[in-house]
Formats: sequence, C-alpha cells, structure tokens
Amino acid sequence: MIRYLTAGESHGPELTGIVEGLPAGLDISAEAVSLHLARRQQGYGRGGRMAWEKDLVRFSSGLRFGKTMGSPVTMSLANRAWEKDAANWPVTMSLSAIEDEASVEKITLPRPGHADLVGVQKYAFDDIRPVIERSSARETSMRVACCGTARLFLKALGVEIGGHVLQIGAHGYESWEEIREIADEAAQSGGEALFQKADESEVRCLHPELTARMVDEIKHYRKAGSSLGGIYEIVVTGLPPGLGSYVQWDRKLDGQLAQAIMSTQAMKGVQIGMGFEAGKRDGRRVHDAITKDQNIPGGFGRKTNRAGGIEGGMTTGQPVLIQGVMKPIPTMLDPLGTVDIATKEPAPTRYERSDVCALPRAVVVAESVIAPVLANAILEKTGGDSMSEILPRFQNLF
Ligand SMILES: Cc1cc2nc3c(=O)[nH]c(=O)nc-3n(C[C@H](O)[C@H](O)[C@H](O)COP(=O)(O)O)c2cc1C
Ligand SMILES: C=C(O[C@@H]1CC(C(=O)O)=C[C@@H](OP(=O)(O)O)[C@H]1O)C(=O)O
Repeated sequence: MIRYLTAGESHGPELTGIVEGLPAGLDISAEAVSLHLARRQQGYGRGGRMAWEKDLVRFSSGLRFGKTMGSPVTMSLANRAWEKDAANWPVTMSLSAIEDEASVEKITLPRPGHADLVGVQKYAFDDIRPVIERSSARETSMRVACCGTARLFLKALGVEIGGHVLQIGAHGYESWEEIREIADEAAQSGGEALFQKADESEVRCLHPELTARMVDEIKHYRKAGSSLGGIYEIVVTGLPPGLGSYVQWDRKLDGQLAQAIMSTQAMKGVQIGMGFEAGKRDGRRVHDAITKDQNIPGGFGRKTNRAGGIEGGMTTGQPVLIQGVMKPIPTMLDPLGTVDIATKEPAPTRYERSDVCALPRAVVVAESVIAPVLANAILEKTGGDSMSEILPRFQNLF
C-alpha cells in the first residue's frame, strides 16, 4: 500500500516528502514529476510568488537508474523564497535558536478563513507565523510531487487523470449535460488529453467563452480587493470495474476519494458524478442504463455516466468523475474585521502577498491527491511487489 508524508514550512529552506510502498521496477524521473509541479504554478489569479518559484523535485532515495526499488522514495523541493529574501526568511524562520529572537516581528492579526486563529489557540502560540507557515498551501507542491509518483504508477497501467474548471464566481456551465458534452469529448483519448486541452486556457476551463468571462470575474474581484474560489471536475480514465468494495464502510472507494479531496487546503465539498444534482431529479434521469459493450473490460457499458463511474463504493469501468468546490482565498486586500491576539483590540486584517483565485492551480492538486487512493485500490486487487508482477495481473483482471 502506498502512503506518504510531507514536511516543510512555506518560507523554510525546503519541503520534504517520503513515499512508501511503491512497487519495484516503476520508471520515475524528476522531469515527469516536475511537469505537474510546473502546471500547479500556472493559472490566472495566481499571486506574485508563483511567477518566480521554480518547483523542481530532487530525489534522494528509493531510485536506482531511474527505477523504484520497492524502498521508500524521498524527495525535496527548494523554497526559492528562502534565498531570494535572504535577509528575512533565514532569520524569521531560523531552525536554530537566534540571539535576538525578540527583534523578529510577531504576526498578531488572524485572517478569517485561514488557519490563523484556531492554530494559535491549539498550539498555544503568541505569534501566528508558525501557523501560516505550515497551513499554507505551499505544502501542496510537495503533495503534488509525492502523488506524482503514484500518478506514474497509474499511467504505466493506462490509467490517466485530468482536471478542468467548471465555475469561478458567477460564471460556469449551465447544466450537467453541458459539462458532459465538452468534457467527455476532451477525455475521449484519456484523462491526459483532457488536462492538456484544459491547460490551454488561462483558468483551465475547456470552454473558451467561459474562460474569458472567468478571467474578467477574477480581474473584477482583484480590483475590488476581494478573492474567489470555484468548482472543478477531475476525470479518471482506464479504471477497470470492481475497484473498492461495498462490504465495509472504509473500503468504499467514493469515501476514500472524498477524504483525499477534503484534506486539501480550502476545499469545502466533494461530489461524485452528478452529486447534488441527483437530489433534484427523478430516478430515470439519474441512473445509468446498463448496455452490452465489448470495449469495456467485463463486457458491460452504460448509456450515461451520471454515477461518475462508482456504484456501491466500486468502480463501474466508466470514467470516474469527481467534482470539488474551493472557497475564496482568505487573504484579501480589502480588510475584514479581526481581533489582535496580543492587545485583544478589534482591528482590520493585515494583507500579505496572496493568490486572488487559486482554483486553476488547485485543479492540479486535486488531480494528484486522488492518485495514491486509486493506486492502492488497484494494488489491493492485484497484489504484487514489482511492476513485472502487477502489469500482467492488472491486464488479466477481466
Ligand atoms: C493551491 C492553493 C493556493 C492557495 N493560495 C492561498 C493564498 O495565496 N492565500 C491564502 O490566504 N490562502 C490560500 N489558499 C487557501 C489556504 O491555504 C486555506 O484556506 C487555509 O490553509 C485554511 O484551510 P481551510 O480553508 O481548509 O480551512 C490556497 C489554497 C490552495 C489549494
Ligand atoms: C507558495 C504557494 O502558495 C502560497 C499559498 C498561501 C496560503 O496561505 O495557502 C499563501 C501564499 O504564500 P506567499 O505569501 O508566500 O506568497 C501563496 O503564494 C504555493 O502554492 O506554492
């Protein structure tokens, strides 16, 4: 089973990750993983830092001649901020004791919507800085790197993941059917083709006219000193039927996927397939008629895929469709009210450099975090410690 841990602060020297449980004999390169790191840095609405950070993963264990050995894979990512602002961060975030600690400014104005206030209450800090450093979505860069290895495992089996934006602020698709028309076409040759097409849009939206409206919406709220979130969809192609299980609550694949998405900063909801829309329709306009289909392993297809490729906590063999909603960025130029944790006096919030809308970037994070869940569902079915053992078993599942 694949599991991973990340470590590192947003303005510390580097982020570190360890991935355990990758089978032996899997091809992994820094370039293949860094592709998604670069994608995560792109998107209209991003803040200043994403223009100059250069996220390139560096492996330090678990690989030999570009292949896994079954041992833990360790990796790191440098924070350019540490070197770029060398007079500040190596002092403010010094790992060892410093003589003049009192000269380092304390952050005492918590931002509503961020982890600031509850973080200082929980860990008994009189300074918000340590909370900012670890709750920051800077951590998602290492998550994308760690999960990137699981993505390569999936790709070796023909399983591809791609994401696209559905809604930003007031602008989005009119209906489930409209989404399907455009997204199913883009994913016809696989999830990667879908993300490549979505990446052509500044906001990762497959619809050119909506792209323009979403960009204008972000411009508008940036000018107004506010921020935006939105809704995205992740499409996974190439999964056989029968991954996951209905027999026990913690083996249901939809539950595991939802947890992966909800564990990501700023995510406030998940739906599988048409999700909430299913509650507004009668059964005949929700359930997917079963058809004979020789192109699908097992020989059964579906007329539609409103269930999003999962029934009874198991894959159906149709593409897995997951939607996620991201709240607007908490750090805003136009201040909201707060209370100073030192003086206990009401005050306006303080502004730090920030994304205005990070949804297009977050799509890459969502694509990534589901990869270990899916990889584990496959490994549970096939077993095996090496790619040479797993590949034929996967191909012979049906
Ligand atoms: C890719 C990405 C980028 C983000 N960028 C920012 C940012 O620049 N400023 C900010 O205040 N919050 C940003 N956030 C959101 C915060 O990290 C998040 O709201 C915070 O960690 C609190 O967690 P919660 O929203 O899950 O409660 C970003 C989130 C993601 C996924
Ligand atoms: C650094 C990243 O995102 C950061 C996420 C983030 C937050 O509060 O979550 C706040 C900002 O940090 P900074 O003030 O250092 O610019 C973002 O830039 C990243 O995605 O790599």
